[in-house]
Amino acid sequence: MSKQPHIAVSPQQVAEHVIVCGEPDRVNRISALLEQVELLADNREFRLMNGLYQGKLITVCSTGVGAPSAIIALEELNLCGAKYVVRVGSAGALQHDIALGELIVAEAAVRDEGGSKAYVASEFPACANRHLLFGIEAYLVENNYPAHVGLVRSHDSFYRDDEDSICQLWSQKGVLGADMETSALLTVGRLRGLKVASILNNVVLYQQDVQDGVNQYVNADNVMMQGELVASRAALHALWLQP
Ligand SMILES: O=P(O)(O)O[C@H]1O[C@H](CO)[C@@H](O)[C@H]1O
Ligand SMILES: O=c1cc[nH]c(=O)[nH]1
Repeated sequence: MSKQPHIAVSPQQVAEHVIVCGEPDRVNRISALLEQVELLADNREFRLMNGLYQGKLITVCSTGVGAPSAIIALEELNLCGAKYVVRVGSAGALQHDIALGELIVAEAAVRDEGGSKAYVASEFPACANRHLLFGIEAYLVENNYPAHVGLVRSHDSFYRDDEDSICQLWSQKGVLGADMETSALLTVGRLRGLKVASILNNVVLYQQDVQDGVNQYVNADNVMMQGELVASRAALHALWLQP
């Protein structure tokens, strides 16, 4: 099979074990934890690198912002032979007790984005793979990093006029945080037979201005960079445990 049109790699280049993230530069930071790193492609929002983690080949791929481009990446990674996919993302908290740089592990996600609904009605659940979840939690417990484990919500815009009331609603239902890709990856991944999980680094306090939060993260605020590093290590460990 020839090169995929968006991720710009061919099947022989992609590992069965994959980390995805929104931001292309995060691919470089995650790949810094790998050995023998190779840049595979850098096309649109999709940057892909390969490297070894304790001897296991890992592909790291950025997916851009939002469900549509994340789904394109996931579909093309699947066509290239990916089997296990962990998202290392960022999120905004929906609970007051989640500090900046603390991690949210998604057991399941509210499907408030349009991408996955193009595949299947929203009654279909968006659940993480339990083996990957086990691996993520095992790493965090062993290394003494407390995390918030539960529900997240994925959405298509945080600039809506009714954003505050939407966040309040899901917060009251116990949802921990919001991102834009987790539910699409869990849903489409499940439909395609992929094993998928998502671990999110909190970059916006609940009821903080989203622009301020994301800007601080972009400006490499230490606490949030530490959260990203721990999330990356937990994802690598979970992938490494899989066959
Ligand atoms: O940091 P990433 O992985 O891109 O995740 C979050 O950040 C972006 C919004 O700022 C969205 O993609 C959202 O899901
Ligand atoms: O509040 C936030 C921050 C990052 N990403 C989101 O989707 N929401």
